[in-house]
Amino acid sequence: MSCWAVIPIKAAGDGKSRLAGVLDPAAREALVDAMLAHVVATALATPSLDRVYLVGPSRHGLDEAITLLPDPGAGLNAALQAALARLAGQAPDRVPDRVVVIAADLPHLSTLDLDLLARARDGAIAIAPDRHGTGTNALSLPLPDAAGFTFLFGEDSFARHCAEAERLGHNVETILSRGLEKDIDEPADLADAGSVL
Ligand SMILES: Nc1nc2c(ncn2[C@@H]2O[C@H](COP(=O)(O)OP(=O)(O)OP(=O)(O)O)[C@@H](O)[C@H]2O)c(=O)[nH]1
Ligand SMILES: O=C(O)[C@H](O)COP(=O)(O)O
Repeated sequence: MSCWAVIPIKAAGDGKSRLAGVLDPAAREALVDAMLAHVVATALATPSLDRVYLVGPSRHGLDEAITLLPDPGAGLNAALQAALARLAGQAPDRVPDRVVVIAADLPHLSTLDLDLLARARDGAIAIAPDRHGTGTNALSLPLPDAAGFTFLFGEDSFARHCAEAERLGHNVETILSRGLEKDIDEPADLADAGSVL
């Protein structure tokens, strides 16, 4: 069983724009980098994840050992679609059994959370909602069967990702955990960011 992680990250300076009213650009970038470093380190420390990829325009100073997959520059869904096509489109013996997509803004993420995603039930698409139950903070896609999954980040993405999984004929496994729910989007969420700062 092989499982690869894919972590999308915006260009330096572009992330967390919804926090612009409460954090200056340097503080926002420091927060983005600290959360990314935490998510990458957690993925690297998860035994059930064999490889860790970043998807974005730059590696934010992270080690070159982490492969950067290109971002076409047309938003999160297009960036993830390109990454999935690339990983699922390799020679059949090189395609992993699962790809796990993880948001880079999860300061409480643990290796146990990532293990739940990597070890999702056979054939199921696992989806981790945000604290409101409306957004999506992580997805686990079985390959090659879910290679045609369409990413639908944006409003109501949790419900839309569940519908997309069902459209493809997969069971949905909902993963609920503090580490996967607590992304940092709005000023009110900052109370949950202290652990990485
Ligand atoms: N590569 C890539 N990553 C993205 C893109 N848009 C969002 N992301 C990443 O996707 C994850 C979830 O995004 P959001 O929670 O919306 O974070 P954000 O875009 O930094 O926040 P806002 O600017 O406030 O919307 C974060 O890890 C972002 O860096 C994109 O166009 N390309
Ligand atoms: O689809 C979503 O969940 C959001 O558009 C992107 O994630 P966010 O909740 O981290 O902004």
